[in-house]
Amino acid sequence: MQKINDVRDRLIVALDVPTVWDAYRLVSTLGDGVTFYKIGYRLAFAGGLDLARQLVAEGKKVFLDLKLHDIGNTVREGVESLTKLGVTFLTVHAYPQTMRGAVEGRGDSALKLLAVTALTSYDDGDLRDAGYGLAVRDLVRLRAEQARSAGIDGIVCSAAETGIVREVIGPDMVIVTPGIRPSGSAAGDQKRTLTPAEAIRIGADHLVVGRPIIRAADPRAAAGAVMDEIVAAS
Ligand SMILES: O=c1ccn([C@@H]2O[C@H](COP(=O)(O)O)[C@@H](O)[C@H]2O)c(=O)[nH]1
Repeated sequence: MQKINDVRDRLIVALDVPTVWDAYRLVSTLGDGVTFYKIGYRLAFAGGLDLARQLVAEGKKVFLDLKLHDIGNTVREGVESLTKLGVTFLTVHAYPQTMRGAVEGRGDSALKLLAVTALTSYDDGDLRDAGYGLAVRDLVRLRAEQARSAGIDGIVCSAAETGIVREVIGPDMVIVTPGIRPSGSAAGDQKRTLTPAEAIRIGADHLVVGRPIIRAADPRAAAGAVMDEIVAAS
């Protein structure tokens, strides 16, 4: 996969806001310093797909975080539709059938598929509660192996697992890490967190940051501080 040309693309700001209007206001506040945005459930279910198209038309990169998971045929058809949006990344859950369906749906389009291994709000106890017999690191490793075999383009995991994931997937697939917390910021529901500098030093390609930027009193300054950390650690 093409390597990152612009260091600004390493930061992906999660547009976890209720309306397209709020999203636009945030994008305009953040300005040219932020080039990559993530659209998740909240916004996707409130006009976010049109916004994705619009942001792409304005030269921004978009990560559509829909975490698709269904029977293979349905995933294939859904992904096929989403290839038309021009977004850069789309997430699916890292289940083998789901990933194979997604890869078929992506075809030879420019869309890059990311497999979500174990949500960063989960620890070993949460996985046990959900019926899994594996610790987080073991599940992440297994799913990274399966993603690679399925032909997926990248992995979503905590930055703390970057080392084991890179070992499994090799140099070409991307590693995208949510659960990033600048020192002093609240973890909220995230359980597997690293700071921006730690994540970059350990080898993460892209860092996803939501609340520490979008809920900051000055989001532009907060994004600038994360970017400074990224640049210094790169
Ligand atoms: O394992 C995952 C997968 C996706 N996310 C998403 O990333 C952002 C993180 O937001 P913060 O406010 O910085 O916690 C959010 O949109 C999640 O849906 C994740 O956190 N973990």
